[in-house]
Amino acid sequence: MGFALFSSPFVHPQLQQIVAKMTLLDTLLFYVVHFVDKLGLWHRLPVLLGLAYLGMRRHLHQRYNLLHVGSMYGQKYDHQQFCYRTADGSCNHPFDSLVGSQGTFFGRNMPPSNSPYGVLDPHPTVVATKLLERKKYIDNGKQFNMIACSWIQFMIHDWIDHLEDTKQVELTAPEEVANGCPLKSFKFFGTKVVSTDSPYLKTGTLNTRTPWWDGSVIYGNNEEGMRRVRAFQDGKMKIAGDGLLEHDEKGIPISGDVRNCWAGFSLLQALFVKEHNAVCDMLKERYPDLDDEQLYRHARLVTSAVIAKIHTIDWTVELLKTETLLAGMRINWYGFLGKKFKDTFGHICGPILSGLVGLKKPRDHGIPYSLTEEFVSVYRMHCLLPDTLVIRDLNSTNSDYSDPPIIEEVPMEQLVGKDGEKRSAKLGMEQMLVSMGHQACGALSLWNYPSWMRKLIAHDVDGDDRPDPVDMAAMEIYRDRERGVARYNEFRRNLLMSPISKWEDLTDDNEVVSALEEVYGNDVEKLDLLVGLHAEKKIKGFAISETSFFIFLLIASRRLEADRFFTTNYNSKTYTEEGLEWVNKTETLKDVIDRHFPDMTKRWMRCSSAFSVWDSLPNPTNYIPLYLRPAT
Ligand code: HEM
Repeated sequence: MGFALFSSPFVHPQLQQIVAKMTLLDTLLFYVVHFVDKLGLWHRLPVLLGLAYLGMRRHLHQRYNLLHVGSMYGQKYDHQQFCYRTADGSCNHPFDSLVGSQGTFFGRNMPPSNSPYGVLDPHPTVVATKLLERKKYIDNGKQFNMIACSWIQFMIHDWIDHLEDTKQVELTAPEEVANGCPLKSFKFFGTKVVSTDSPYLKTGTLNTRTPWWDGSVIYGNNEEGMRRVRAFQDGKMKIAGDGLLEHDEKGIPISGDVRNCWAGFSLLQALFVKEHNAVCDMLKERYPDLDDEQLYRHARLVTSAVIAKIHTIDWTVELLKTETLLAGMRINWYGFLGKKFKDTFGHICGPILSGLVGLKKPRDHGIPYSLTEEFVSVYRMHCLLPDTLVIRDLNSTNSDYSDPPIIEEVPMEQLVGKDGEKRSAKLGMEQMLVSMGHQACGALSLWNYPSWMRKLIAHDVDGDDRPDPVDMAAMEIYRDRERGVARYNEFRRNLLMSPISKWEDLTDDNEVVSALEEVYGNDVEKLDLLVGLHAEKKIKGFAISETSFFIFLLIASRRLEADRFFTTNYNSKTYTEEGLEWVNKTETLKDVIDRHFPDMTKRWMRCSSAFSVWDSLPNPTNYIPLYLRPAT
């Protein structure tokens, strides 16, 4: 039912169409949110008001930005029998065994684009050359380091990857940019489009990874993958003598996901295999009767929860460094009443007061869980990758913990795939971690897309090199268009945000405005999503755009609240008493590093989080209670 009463020139016509479908309460909430947006105010509000705004926005997105793709065909199953994370992600949804399993459809946050522009308009290589390719490396300052960059790839490889078609697409650079393109022409597999059997969205694309937060990046996405990585003794997983991953006869790492790996990414895989094995040791000591299978299952649950928790209250807090988001992310895990209250009384007060983790039942807001096409698009963050990795000398006698001497800079191309594995084996885990900790990663802005990725040898699913290189920057533009992801302005309207009407609404930078005009003329509707996200003025403290953030706001909560193992089964019966305690006492990545390298952070890290540049100052003590603070 619509409330035409509220339609007004104050709201863009496409937004009015969405509002027309809202209930009265949601219409009112929308107008509050929209009014605050018009004033550009929410991130400047004191913490409590900022949280109220985000709560209203998240509610609206849960109602109007979740679209199911495909039908549900799974079976009912016995929850008691499947009290563990299965190899392929099946048997997690309360009554459909297949939801969230490997090979299911990507969902959507909005309908496929109704844009009139073709997939080559403007040509992806023109966009890549004139707007994306790095001119001079721009870094993220002290906020985010190379561990943070590797971490998000580690998460992406837990959650999403599109199934490819067998048919190839060829992109040939038009003459106007051909000389500036490392590849004048290149081929790649199109995205596989599959019929959905649903009258609403007739086709969709498939996720080859399990979308749950189940650690599949180390455990694999199916039975075969899981068997490859397990040692089948005391629940443990395979790990080499030097603490890094084992490799097969071709030199490809043995891990849950090995596609497009690089040294920093496989380092995190190895660190969390160590974590898994340490959980197994602890469980075996406390519960000597558990067999290999039981130890493995409990340790997987615990390690996946540790990863999810670090992402929620450590990585994201550094990515969105404001007091409001610090409070918001902690509320997602512990609830408004905080850790002490939850530790003492348990989860007794519902999602807001006691957090999403430990809810009595999973919540999917009527739409079965999946990750979405739009979520993939906002995570296109290859600009985080630098040109070289700066290696530090940990043995130098005059080394100062705040700035260990640099011994070499290794080009990133040499750290990808098998070559990268050899390189990191020579350096070792400790030197890699400390070096990555001390290096800022790239900023998500225009003209910062790594040039070396414009002639990248990508990998097959099994980690083997493909024969021919691809231009990743151009391919990413093509991918969003090919998958029907809305362009920037349509995307914003669908997310209940105000669209831009001129380039100056997007950026204050005149050079950017001229470049946008050169590529898109005056047509702001044509602007590609990836370009818009990178050009957008950032909120103070945010390493990503506000537009991306609103997708995160919805999906970050959904990954926790829709999962049986973070809700109904987040209990000592499923995790064991000691397993839950392990998750509870681990708050940050620093805690995990300290467990496996007791002296490392003491000696080399000054800052508060392992995701900020390690020589930066720790967060200052703030005596004002968190909820009473101003926004930043
Ligand atoms: C050296 C490191 C990396 C390499 C070599 C690499 C390479 C690739 C390649 C070849 C693809 C497939 C492109 C396609 O066929 O469409 C891809 C997809 C993607 N990458 Fe990376 N990547 C790296 C790091 C990262 C990082 C740091 C992020 C940060 C979030 C990231 C996010 C993504 C996303 C979101 C996709 C799309 C997945 C999909 O289409 O389902 N990658 N990457």
